Amino acid sequence: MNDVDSLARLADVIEARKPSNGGDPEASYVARLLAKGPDAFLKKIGEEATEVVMAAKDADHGGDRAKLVGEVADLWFHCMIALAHYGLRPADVVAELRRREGLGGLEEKALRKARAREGSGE
Ligand SMILES: N=c1c2ncn([C@@H]3O[C@H](COP(=O)(O)OP(=O)(O)OP(=O)(O)O)[C@@H](O)[C@H]3O)c2ncn1[C@@H]1O[C@H](COP(=O)(O)O)[C@@H](O)[C@H]1O
Repeated sequence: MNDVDSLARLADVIEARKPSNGGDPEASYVARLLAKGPDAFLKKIGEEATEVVMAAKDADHGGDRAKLVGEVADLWFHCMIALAHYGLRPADVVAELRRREGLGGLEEKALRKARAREGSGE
C-alpha cells in the first residue's frame, strides 16, 4: 500500500465516523470532534501545529525526532477531520500539490504579484 492509499483509508474511516453516517460520539474520538463542530477541530489544528513547532525546535537541539513525527501525524490527522467536514479528500490536496509540481515557490510568487499588478491596472 502506498502513502496516498494509507491517507485514503484513514479518510474512509473518518467519513464513516461522521455522526450523519452513524458515528457514535460516545465511542469514537472522530465522531465526538465532528459532533462538536468546526470550532472544536479547528482549535485542535491550531494546538497540534504549535506542538509540531515545539517538537521541531526540540529536534534542533538534539531532541527526539520520533516526537516530531508523532506531532506531524496528529496535525495531519486533525487536518483530515477538517477536510472531511468540508467534503474534501486527501486526494484533493495531493492533486493540488501535483498541480504545483515543477513550479518553484519564488516563481509562483512572482507570477502572483504580476497578476495582482495587472489586476490593479498598475
Ligand atoms: N490517527 C488517529 C489519531 N491520531 C490522534 N488521535 C487522537 O487525537 C487526540 C489528540 O489529542 P491530544 O494529543 O491533544 O491529547 P488529548 O489531551 O487526549 O486531547 P483532547 O482531550 O484535547 O481532545 C488523542 O485522543 C489521540 O488518541 C487519533 N484518533 C484516531 N486516529 C485514527 O482515527 C481512527 C478512528 O478513531 P475513532 O474515531 O476514535 O474510532 C483510528 O482508528 C485511527 O486510525
